[in-house]
Amino acid sequence: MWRRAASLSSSIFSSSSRRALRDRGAYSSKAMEFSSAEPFKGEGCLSKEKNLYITFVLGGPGSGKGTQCAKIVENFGYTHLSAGELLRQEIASNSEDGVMILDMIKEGKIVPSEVTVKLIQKGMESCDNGKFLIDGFPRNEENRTAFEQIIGAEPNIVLFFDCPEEEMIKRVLNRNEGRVDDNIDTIRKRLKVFAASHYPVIDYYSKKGKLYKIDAIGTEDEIFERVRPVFAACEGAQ
Ligand SMILES: Nc1ncnc2c1ncn2[C@@H]1O[C@H](COP(=O)(O)OP(=O)(O)OP(=O)(O)O)[C@@H](O)[C@H]1O
Ligand SMILES: Nc1ccn([C@H]2C[C@H](O)[C@@H](COP(=O)(O)O)O2)c(=O)n1
Ligand SMILES: [Mg+2]
Repeated sequence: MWRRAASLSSSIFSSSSRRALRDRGAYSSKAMEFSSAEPFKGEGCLSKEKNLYITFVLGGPGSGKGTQCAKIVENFGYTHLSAGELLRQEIASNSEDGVMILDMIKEGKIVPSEVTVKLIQKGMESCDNGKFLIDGFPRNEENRTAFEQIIGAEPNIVLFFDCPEEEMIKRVLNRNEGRVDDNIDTIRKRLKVFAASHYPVIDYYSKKGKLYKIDAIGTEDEIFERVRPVFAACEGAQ
């Protein structure tokens, strides 16, 4: 189990980095205050006393989370843990929870938080790199509080890819990866669940000054140029 950060009061961003980001409009005015993001020491990967930097990556289905995470990994060396992908691997491994998870995913519902957080925990513990992108999580307040309770940590920063529904539907229907939930009926259910549950999470991190809202319309490269300064500022400050 990880210890909580002893202190979350000092910013990992220098004031010049903050100014640069603000000037480039990488985040909304509501989310403009920078947060504290001091790394904390873990236990597990923890016994190695490593610093952890946790980024939650939020956005609706098809908003481009996975696509942008791949670019962040490539450019900044983070470890990508997609909650949805961990759940799909659990289905594929025929585990005890596999059938329940498959039923919930087909219905566009959120899997009980304890199941998802335990998978994320396993992913974090099996990794030498302490810089994590946790994609598609937390989907709701229950997810958020379960992570805090089980992992004993908070994210340093939170990215939110803001994308209109019609664009998300178009992208998901064109994705063609054979996912059981990439059909119009399930997409509509996922969008409903997203609309009903994401706002409290976004609002929570916005109030804590941890939220970076990214306009998710444009080419993949254009969007990455909005994401890049957030991570470049982190790197500069480490
Ligand atoms: N900026 C973009 N413009 C057009 N298509 C995009 C863009 N970004 C990603 N895509 C495509 O849209 C589809 C959905 O993207 P991606 O899988 O990254 O979304 P996601 O947010 O991870 O979705 P989910 O929550 O369903 O996993 C993919 O086929 C991807 O190639
Ligand atoms: N925190 C999460 C993340 C994902 N799921 C389930 C429900 C989603 O529709 C599905 C696919 O996730 P995606 O790959 O789109 O991020 O996985 C969940 O229950 N809880
Ligand atoms: Mg994805």
